[in-house]
Amino acid sequence: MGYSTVQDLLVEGQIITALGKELPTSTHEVIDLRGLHVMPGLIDPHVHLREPGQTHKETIETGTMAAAAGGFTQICCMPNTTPIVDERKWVHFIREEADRFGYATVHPIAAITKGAKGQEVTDFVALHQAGAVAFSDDGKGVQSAQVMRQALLKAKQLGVPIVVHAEDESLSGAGCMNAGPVAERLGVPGIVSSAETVMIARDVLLAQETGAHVHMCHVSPEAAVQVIRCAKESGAPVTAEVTPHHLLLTDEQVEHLLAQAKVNPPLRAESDRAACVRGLLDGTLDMIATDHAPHTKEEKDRGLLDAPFGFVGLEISFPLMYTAFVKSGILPFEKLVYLMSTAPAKHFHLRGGRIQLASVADFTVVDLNQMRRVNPEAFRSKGRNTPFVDRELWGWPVLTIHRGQTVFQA
Ligand SMILES: NC(=O)N[C@@H](CC(=O)O)C(=O)O
Ligand SMILES: [Zn+2]
Ligand SMILES: [Zn+2]
Repeated sequence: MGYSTVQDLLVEGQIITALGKELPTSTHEVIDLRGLHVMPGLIDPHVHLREPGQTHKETIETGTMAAAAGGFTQICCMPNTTPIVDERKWVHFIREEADRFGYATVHPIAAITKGAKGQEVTDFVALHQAGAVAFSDDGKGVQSAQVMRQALLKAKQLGVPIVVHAEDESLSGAGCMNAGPVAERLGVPGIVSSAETVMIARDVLLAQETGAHVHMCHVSPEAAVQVIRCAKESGAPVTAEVTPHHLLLTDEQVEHLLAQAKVNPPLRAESDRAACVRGLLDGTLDMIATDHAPHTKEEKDRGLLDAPFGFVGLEISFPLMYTAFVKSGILPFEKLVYLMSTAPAKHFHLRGGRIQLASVADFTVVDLNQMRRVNPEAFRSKGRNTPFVDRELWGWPVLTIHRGQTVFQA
């Protein structure tokens, strides 16, 4: 894929103006990156920045600082804020606020339905004009197939994806973790895999019928991976993302960590985790998303039944993926860069995802030989909620350049 070469890179203003061996250095500031790896700025298609309205959990400032520290130069943010991003003024607000701080480019995803209530489709044209790159009611599934179909027809006209949080509420009910032996031992209500898979199957059918691009969020059960694999074989316009936590953890974690391992969709069985890994390796799952979902300590301390779902992920996602899949020899480094930068750019129609001449100077430098343990106290994010505390990881970002400016340096 052409990333793995040793060369120099000349940045002037916001732009990469030369690439090659031994470029003249006399008139420019030189950063020596020998022994380190330069990648195109990482892109996260699924982040919760919590603004407007939930600034106790995260702000656009802290969320984009966390992005920069994790090597992300572009992120897409979800509209399940207070209020919901269902009017153009909020799309403008998010973009302007992100540009004011300048740590990363933020692409808002606007709500599919007004107030994310699942009933009345928002003004897609106005929201798209304001800068929304996709539409989602993430946090909730769109329960009505008719409403989803209407949304797909509108998205198709604009050429943007509908980003699906697949959850049938009649099946997920009051579940707080995966349905299975662990939930039974703990005596808590479980969430069956079909709560996710029936919605994925429904939306594959609607994508086939309407021709609209459907992107499946945070895929977790084996059956869902199989449905997406079949959909792709039949040529359906479907893409999918998977999170590091669904690739690396199972519901066994909930036994020890309780609400600290509570996420939606839930951590599932080992067979599901293994199926997600196979799906990633064979291209059924197109990209990695963090689903960075910050909550306060007080909220996460409410216990397994009452705590909110979600983990932070921006600051550890690359080292988690690098350590588990590249260092162990399962994935080539270039493939991981593809999954965390090139693929999200391609499917969400964003610039970037490649280091090339005349492109915006967005790139990330990682030290593949540096080992550090996950320490949430050092996060830029306001959220500390991660089940990966103390894990030994390699491949930490050491320098992030966004639009030609240093936005993070270790
Ligand atoms: N993933 C989560 O567990 N939580 C997300 C919502 C979501 O992504 O569905 C949140 O907004 O907290
Ligand atoms: Zn979701
Ligand atoms: Zn989410």
